[in-house]
Amino acid sequence: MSQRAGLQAYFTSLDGIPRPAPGRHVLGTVAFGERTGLSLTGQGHPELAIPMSSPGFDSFREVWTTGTEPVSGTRGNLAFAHDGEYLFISGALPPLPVYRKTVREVYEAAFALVNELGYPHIFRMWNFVGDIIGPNAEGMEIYQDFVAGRAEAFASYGDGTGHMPAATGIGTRGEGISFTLLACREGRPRHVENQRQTPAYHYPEQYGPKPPSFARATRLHPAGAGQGDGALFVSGTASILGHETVHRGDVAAQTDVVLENIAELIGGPNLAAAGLDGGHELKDLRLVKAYVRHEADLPVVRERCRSAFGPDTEVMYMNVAVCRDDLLVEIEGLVPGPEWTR
Ligand SMILES: C=C(O[C@@H]1C=C(C(=O)O)C=C[C@H]1O)C(=O)O
Repeated sequence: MSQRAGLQAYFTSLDGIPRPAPGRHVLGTVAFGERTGLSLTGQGHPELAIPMSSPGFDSFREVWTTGTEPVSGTRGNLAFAHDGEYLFISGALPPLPVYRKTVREVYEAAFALVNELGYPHIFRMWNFVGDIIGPNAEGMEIYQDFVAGRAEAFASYGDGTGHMPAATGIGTRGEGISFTLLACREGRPRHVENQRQTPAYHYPEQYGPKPPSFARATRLHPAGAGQGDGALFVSGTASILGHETVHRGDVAAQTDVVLENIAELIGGPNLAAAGLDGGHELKDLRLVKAYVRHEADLPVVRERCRSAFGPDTEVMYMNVAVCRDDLLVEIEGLVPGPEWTR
């Protein structure tokens, strides 16, 4: 089977329309700006717009491309595109007094679409949660409310923790909840945990009625590739050791722990513990997003990211809340696979 030109992504300006390299086709985009919305663009691909940008921080578009012309569509709260190997789905919910039931219904609809279209392997999710640490109408933290509904949807999708993809669950500067997921047909995701952290799906009940449904990372073995190929998607990572927040109130120390956590996660010994070959360093990361809780903390976080990542690592900074009130910074990214060129 010829190696299908794989999935790739890049960051670009919000101005104008995405212009991928020759032979590449836009599968879907996420606009990290001031707008909120979900639609098929004039170019025919789904775009999720989320209010994430603010003065002094970044605004940008994340563009996912493939080597095959995709087919797109909408269904209820969902917009999607697929190319025969990769599927991009985005969904959006309006602000609600309580989210659990509607989150379960919309995520179940997304998982049903994953299976109906024939792309059963979800390998990365992003969950954008407005007012993430604020209270819902019943006084429960909105993140915990969201997590409970998502966990119930995941119960119908997979066989439990073996199917938890890498994910990010992060605040926005607006309201409502939206998400993007990436899934594949023939590729094989391998989910990875971090030996420094309790798997999120095993968090104790002190963090909420249901534990979060995600893995610390997912390596995607593209169809037809050998062992060790494929991108490594790194979940949003915070200053958590075991299941506890460390260095409350100290953004410098929290940033150091975040970077240490990611370095451990993507390193050879931790990947080997998951039965995977290879190993990477922080300088190998690309498409990094850094979420900074307090505006004044940006210089400290930026200085540490510049020191830790390589000159080829693009880092976008956003001033949004993280999923716990005592977390001051969170970082995500990916290590491209060999098929990633642009
Ligand atoms: C920071 C953490 O969780 C955050 C929330 C996630 C989610 O709920 O999908 C995924 C990764 C992070 O963005 C953590 O629990 O370590």
